[in-house]
Parts: sequence; C-alpha cells; structure tokens
Amino acid sequence: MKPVNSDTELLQTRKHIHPNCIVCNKANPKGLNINYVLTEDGSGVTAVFDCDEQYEGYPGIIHGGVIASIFDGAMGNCMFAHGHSAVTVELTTRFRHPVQTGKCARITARITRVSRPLFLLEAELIQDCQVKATARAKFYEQPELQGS
Ligand SMILES: CCCCCCCC(=O)SCCNC(=O)CCNC(=O)[C@H](O)C(C)(C)COP(=O)(O)OP(=O)(O)OC[C@H]1O[C@@H](n2cnc3c(N)ncnc32)[C@H](O)[C@@H]1OP(=O)(O)O
Repeated sequence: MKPVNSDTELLQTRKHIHPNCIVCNKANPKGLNINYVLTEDGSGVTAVFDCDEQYEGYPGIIHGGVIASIFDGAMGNCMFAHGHSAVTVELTTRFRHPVQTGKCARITARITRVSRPLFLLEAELIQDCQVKATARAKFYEQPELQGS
C-alpha cells in the first residue's frame, strides 16, 4: 500500500475532499479539529486527541460516541492517505477501559485488507501507555468522491 508523499499532501487531499468534516477540519468551529498525519513509517495515520472535558459523557470519561467518531475519521483519513476515497459501511468499537478527560490520547489507524470495493481497517486509542479502545471498520470505495 503506497502512501502519499508527505503530511502536507495528505492534508491537501483531505481539504479538497472534505472541507467541512466534523472530525478533522480545523476550520469547523463546532468540530473535533483532529489533525491526522502519516505515521513515521507511512503505513497509517495517527493523531493526538486532547480529551478535553467538553467531550465527556459521564463525569471524567470521554463519551464513547466521540471516540467512535475519532476512529471513523482516522480510518477515513487513512484511506485518503493511501489514495482511496470511500464511505464507512461498518464500524465496530471495543471500549476496553474508560478514556479519561484531561489527558492526551493517541489514535492510530491502518488498512489491514483490501477486497475491492471493500477495505478493512483497524484503529486503536492509547492513553497512559494503555490501549483503551480499538475499532474495526469496512470502507466502501467511492472514487467519485474525489472530485466533490
Ligand atoms: C475526511 C475525514 C474522513 C471522513 C470519514 C467519514 C466516513 C463517513 O462517515 S461516510 C458516511 C457514512 N456512510 C455512508 O453514508 C454510507 C451509506 N451507504 C451507502 O451509500 C451504500 O450502502 C453504498 C454506496 C456504500 C453501497 O450501496 P450499493 O451500491 O447499493 O451496494 P450494496 O447493495 O449496499 O452493497 C453491495 C455489496 O457490497 C458489500 N457490502 C456492502 N456493505 C458491506 C458490509 N458492511 N460488510 C460486508 N459487505 C458489504 C456486499 O457484498 C454487498 O452486497 P450484498 O448486500 O448482496 O451482500
């Protein structure tokens, strides 16, 4: 799987495709403003989430729906980083431990299998050196999204 050349190229590609994305567009004042970049080896994407308390469900714990959204964004950006535009058709999240507010977490996603038009991806969230949540998703290739 060949990644795009640089983080800059990834960001430009994403901006072109999804100018209003609620998860990753930094200009959306109501969005999560997550900044996904390529992993060092270029095999996936990664981002830091600040776990601000405005995203909590129960006191002190990040809402699971927010975590699922961040996973979805990570895997969508991973698709773009590898030159594929697609929609999510299935997303499963395993919440292993509470993600606490006030401590940064790192999210990473990668493509694990390609069976066109379906792509399988996995993602994980690490906080305090512990894997606190994982996700699997299927994305369905939609080349026409490239030009929107
Ligand atoms: C920039 C930031 C990143 C952004 C990432 C954001 C990602 C998103 O939120 S996308 C929005 C959410 N997703 C959507 O809106 C998708 C909605 N779904 C669709 O539009 C349609 O289902 C679409 C176009 C994908 C496919 O529709 P259609 O062409 O009718 O195909 P459909 O008959 O449903 O499926 C075709 C085949 O694909 C396969 N398939 C589809 N979905 C699945 C699935 N979840 N699992 C396994 N196989 C599947 C099956 O083989 C299926 O055939 P069958 O149903 O006979 O088994």
